[in-house]
Amino acid sequence: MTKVEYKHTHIAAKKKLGQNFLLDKNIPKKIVRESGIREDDRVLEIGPGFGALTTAILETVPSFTAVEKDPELARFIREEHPQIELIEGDFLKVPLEPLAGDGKLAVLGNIPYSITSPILFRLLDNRHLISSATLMMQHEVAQRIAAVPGTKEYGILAVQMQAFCDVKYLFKVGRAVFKPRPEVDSAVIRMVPKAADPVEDSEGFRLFVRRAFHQRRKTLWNNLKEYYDTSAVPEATLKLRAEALTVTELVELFEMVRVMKEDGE
Ligand SMILES: C[S@@+](CC[C@H](N)C(=O)[O-])C[C@H]1O[C@@H](n2cnc3c(N)ncnc32)[C@H](O)[C@@H]1O
Repeated sequence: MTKVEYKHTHIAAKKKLGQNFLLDKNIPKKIVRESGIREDDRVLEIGPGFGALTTAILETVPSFTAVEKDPELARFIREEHPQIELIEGDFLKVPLEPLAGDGKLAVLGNIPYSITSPILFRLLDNRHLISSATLMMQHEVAQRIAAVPGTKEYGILAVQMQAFCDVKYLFKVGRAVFKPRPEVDSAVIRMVPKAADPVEDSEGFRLFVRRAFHQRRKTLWNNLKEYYDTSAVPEATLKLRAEALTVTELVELFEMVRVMKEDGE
């Protein structure tokens, strides 16, 4: 276990909490700049740790909320940055509505690898409460979120996120700037929920996308025929694989099919 010491606190970094602390001072500044946050934004930071990003956010926003699961680090942040509302708890469980109030949250974080997907889907599910999310995560996941059709990275994650948010891959961060040093590189992306959802039935669309990509090598016809009446879809489209269609084309396809079977995948 790697011991990490900072100011008056030293902890043994916990792998299961994804504790890889940022050592560099310029990267947090760059993240804040790229996030586009302004002084009066309602900011929520996920996992402040020893406050690398927190300190940079404070240069723009005088006070904000942060959620930290590790009690030792929560205490550290409370002592170090008393102007912050520190919630000691699990981001996946903290109610977001009271934090957003009558506004929206600008979310920032260098998020733990182990719960990247649950965090992303929680943000997606609460997109009506979010103005933007600027997150550092495993490079490979960032690539999958921002992927374009026809690449091996393009799949369920890209379509789900890009259908509901404008996604921008910002920059890569090498593993050497963290302690303990992770086994993978990181990257920062920014997501801004679209003003309106492209589909009315977002749950139905989510299921449709999972089914369309279920077996990547198979055609749309083969992946979808069991669940949907596709008689309104041009035959040439059904012969393609899901990975060949843009997000907009997948939305259009979803609007064309009719559900035959609700349950069971
Ligand atoms: C990758 S570290 C980043 C720490 C710091 N922001 C930095 O950039 O150096 C992730 C942080 O998230 C915290 N964390 C892990 N799981 C969490 C959860 N479910 N809710 C809130 N914080 C969590 C960890 O304790 C750790 O401080």
